[in-house]
Amino acid sequence: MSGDKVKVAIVGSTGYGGVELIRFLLGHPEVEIVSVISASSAGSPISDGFPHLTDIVVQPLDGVDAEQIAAKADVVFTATPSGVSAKLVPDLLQAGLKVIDLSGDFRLKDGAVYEEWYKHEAPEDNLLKQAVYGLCEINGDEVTRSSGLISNPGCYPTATLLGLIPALSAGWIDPQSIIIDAKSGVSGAGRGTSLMTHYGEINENLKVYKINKHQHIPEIEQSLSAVAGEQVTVTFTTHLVPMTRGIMSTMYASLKGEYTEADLVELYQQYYEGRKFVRVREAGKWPATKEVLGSNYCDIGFAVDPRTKRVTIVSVIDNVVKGAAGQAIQNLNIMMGWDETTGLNLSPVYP
Ligand SMILES: NC(=O)C1=CN([C@@H]2O[C@H](COP(=O)(O)OP(=O)(O)OC[C@H]3O[C@@H](n4cnc5c(N)ncnc54)[C@H](OP(=O)(O)O)[C@@H]3O)[C@@H](O)[C@H]2O)C=CC1
Ligand SMILES: CC(=O)N[C@@H](CCC(=O)OP(=O)(O)O)C(=O)O
Repeated sequence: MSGDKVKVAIVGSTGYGGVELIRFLLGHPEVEIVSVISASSAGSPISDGFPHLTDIVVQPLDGVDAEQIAAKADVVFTATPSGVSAKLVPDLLQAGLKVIDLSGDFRLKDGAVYEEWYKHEAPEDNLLKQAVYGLCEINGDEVTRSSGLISNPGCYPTATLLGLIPALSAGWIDPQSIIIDAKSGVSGAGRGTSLMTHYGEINENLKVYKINKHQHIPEIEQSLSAVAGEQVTVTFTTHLVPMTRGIMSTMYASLKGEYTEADLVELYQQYYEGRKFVRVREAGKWPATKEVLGSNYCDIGFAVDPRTKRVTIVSVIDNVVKGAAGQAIQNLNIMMGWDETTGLNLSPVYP
């Protein structure tokens, strides 16, 4: 890498993940955005589709060409749909770029499992092996300067895994008892229009979707199994709620001892000590999505029911930030050896 600032490009800059990358990267002191890229609108200013970027991003959108991107940039974020990233990333790596991919294409280590859940042809095995799964607070130490391809975790898995892993790794919960009830705002589905997120369909409505079929199930199970040292299966149900941003993952598991809420708070505070972006609520207090809106925080709270000996863990994130663009920048920071919070120190937007 050369020059003072690291030069970054964004493929998929005209999507929700892409414009959020732009918002944070514009304020990042170590980074210069050298190319914003679109497959469908190359040559136009991004403000044509996103007037909020008028006079802020003035360079026209570039087309998708790996060699041209590599001629300008050191690192490229691919905020592109699953299936698209799988085809694009090999060329970007071949051109000598470091890649941080926001899609689900490189998160699963087993190509057959990917094909079963994503219904696309899997990327080559060597790329799946090479990709580092960048769930920063859990395995950020695997992200290094020599990482070529970082696979940014999914939005639901980020909220869910940050909520479950400390208790699972301490052996406090039964790995086979986990039920996850998750809810997302509509921006999780991207900018494309669909009946699912159409105003008349989602306003004043609550929808359950992809029961037992969600593509994040194998991603969650892959990480939980690695921590538990056994194959873990979960019940995972997703809901769409009439709000723009935010994920709440409410998780239930059987406790393996007489642990109290105060014990859990202490365990989680110790586990996440020094990690700014995970905030543990004191006993009896639970987070709400608005308390992390527009920020890279993940807030976690607990309730223990002594009658059922089950714990309820509530974890909230902003899906577009900690669930996508924010965590992708956190991964860039870790990869470059910068403080992981660089460029991400925005407080949540409230109200
Ligand atoms: N939204 C969210 O909360 C989260 C999203 N993700 C993942 O991040 C990725 C981006 O999501 P999101 O921004 O919401 O999606 P959007 O649908 O909002 O945007 C997708 C972008 O990909 C671009 N694109 C589509 N086809 C191609 C192609 N063939 N070549 C290059 N670019 C293409 C589109 O723009 P154009 O046509 O202009 O090129 C568009 O900018 C997805 O994989 C998604 O699953 C992950 C976690 C959370
Ligand atoms: C609300 C909503 O529709 N959310 C999307 C999140 C998908 C996503 O982010 O996709 P990958 O992580 O698989 O790339 C969904 O549930 O499919």
